Amino acid sequence: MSASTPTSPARPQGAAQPTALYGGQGTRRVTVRDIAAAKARHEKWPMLTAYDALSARVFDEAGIPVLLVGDSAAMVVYGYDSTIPVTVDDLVPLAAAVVRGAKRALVVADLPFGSYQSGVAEALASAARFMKEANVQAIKVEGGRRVLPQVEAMVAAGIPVMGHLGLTPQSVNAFGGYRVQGRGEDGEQLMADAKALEAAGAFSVVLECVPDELARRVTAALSIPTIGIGAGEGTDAQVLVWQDMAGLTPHTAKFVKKYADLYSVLGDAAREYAEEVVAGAFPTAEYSYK
Ligand SMILES: Nc1nc(=O)c2c([nH]1)NC[C@@H]1CN(c3ccc(C(=O)N[C@@H](CCC(=O)O)C(=O)O)cc3)CN21
Ligand SMILES: CC(C)C(=O)C(=O)O
Ligand SMILES: [Mg+2]
Repeated sequence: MSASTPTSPARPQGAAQPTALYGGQGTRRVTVRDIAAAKARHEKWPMLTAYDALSARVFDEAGIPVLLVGDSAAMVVYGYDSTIPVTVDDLVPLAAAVVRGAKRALVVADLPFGSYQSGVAEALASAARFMKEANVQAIKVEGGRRVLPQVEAMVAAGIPVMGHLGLTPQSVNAFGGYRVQGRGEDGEQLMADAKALEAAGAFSVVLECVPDELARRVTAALSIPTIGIGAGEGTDAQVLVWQDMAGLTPHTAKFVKKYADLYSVLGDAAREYAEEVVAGAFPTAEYSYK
C-alpha cells in the first residue's frame, strides 16, 4: 500500500500502520505544517474526538494523526443534551489527559460556548488556558465572519486555529435543531465564511452537515484542508465522534458509520461479570492472592 511512498521508512514489526501524514516522521508529534503539506500532496486523513488518556493512546497508536477534544464532551462525557452547558473548566482536564495519552497526534481543543463570542480578549484568555494548562497544539472555534477578529487575534498570538462551519452545534437554538446547513443560497455565505477563515490564518476548517457538492467546492476553493463530518467524500479529511464510530452511542445521525458495536460488547461484558459475581463464580483462585 505505502511501499511506493518514498517518504515512508520501514516501521518496527507490530507497529500501527501509519496514515500517510505520519510517513517519515519518526515518533515526533504531528504539526500544523504537516497538515498543510498533506493537502499539497492530496492525502486524505482521519480525525477522531478523544476525551481521556486511554482512548487517546489507542487512537494515537492506531495512526490517527489529529485528535479533537470536542465540546461534544458535553453530550458523550457529561450527559447534557446539547454542547451549550460545557465550560472551559470542564474541558481543560480532559484535554490535558488526551495530550498525556497521545504521543504523536496533534491535539486540538474546542473553545466551548460562551468562552470566545464576546470578543478578542475572552477568546485569547480561553485559548491560553487550553495551551498552558492542557498543552494542546491548536484551538477550534465555531463560526465564520462573525468570529474573524477572534481568529485573527489568536493566529497573531501564535495559536493555530481550526474553523468550523455548517452545522455549528453551539448555535442549535438558532437553527431550531440539528439540521443540514448550506443548502441553496446559504451555500454562498458558507463559501465566503470559509474563504474569510483562510484569509484570517486558520490552518483548517471543519464542514459539518453540508451538501457534499458544497463541501467539494469549498475544498477546491481553499488551500487549507477541509475536515468533513456529514459533508460527503470530497473533503481533505474526515472527523467523527469516537463513541459514534465505535457503536457506543445508541442513536446517531445518518452520517455516522459504526465500525464496531461497543454498546453490545461492553454491555455483554458487564452482564457476564454481574452474573459471575452473583453466582460466586468470580473471583476464582486465579484472581486471588495467597
Ligand atoms: N455523539 C455526538 N456525535 C456528533 O456527531 C455530535 C454530537 N454528539 N454533539 C454535537 C453535535 C451534534 N451533532 C448532530 C446531531 C444530530 C444530527 C442529526 O440528527 N441530523 C439529521 C439531519 C436532518 C436533516 O436532514 O437536516 C439526521 O437525520 O442525520 C446531526 C449532527 C453532531 N455533533
Ligand atoms: C464533531 C466535531 C467536529 C466537534 O466539534 C465536536 O466533537 O465537538
Ligand atoms: Mg465541537
